[in-house]
Amino acid sequence: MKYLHTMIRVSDPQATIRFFELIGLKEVRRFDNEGGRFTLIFLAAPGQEGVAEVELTHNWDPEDYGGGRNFGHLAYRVDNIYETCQRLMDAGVTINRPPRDGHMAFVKTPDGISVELLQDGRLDPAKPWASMPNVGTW
Ligand SMILES: C[C@@H](O)C(=O)SC[C@H](NC(=O)CC[C@H](N)C(=O)O)C(=O)NCC(=O)O
Ligand code: NI
Repeated sequence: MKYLHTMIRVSDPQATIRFFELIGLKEVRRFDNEGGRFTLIFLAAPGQEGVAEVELTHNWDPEDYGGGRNFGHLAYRVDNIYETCQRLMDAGVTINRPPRDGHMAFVKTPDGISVELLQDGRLDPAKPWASMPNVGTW
């Protein structure tokens, strides 16, 4: 048995792809289904293609994707959580839980799906991150 992917329904596929690209994922493949009026887009971190993917389902006819409290989050390990959060902030993404502890942060996709970012080990939040002048303002 092998884990393949997690599927999330998205209202704006391009915005969602851009969000995941900011974290480091890339589009792997996509399928249009004319009869079903939907598109499936598979994304993965480099080297994780076919191993741990996220499947974006875009239904061409608008739907309300509210609720879904039973779904928690997707989690990714990143090389530098401060640099990742700064890149997301610079692109206008809200950091819902800033990485004050140098270890964990939470952001949301354009449809509000929660994404956890984890830093391998812990970065010292007191260390001056040259690439993140406003790290201390969170
Ligand atoms: C390709 C494989 O990984 C799939 O997940 S296809 C599953 C299939 N998806 C759809 O029909 C997409 C459109 C549909 N309107 C939807 O929003 O799901 C499917 O069976 N989906 C049902 C489900 O509960 O996932
Ligand atoms: Ni699927």
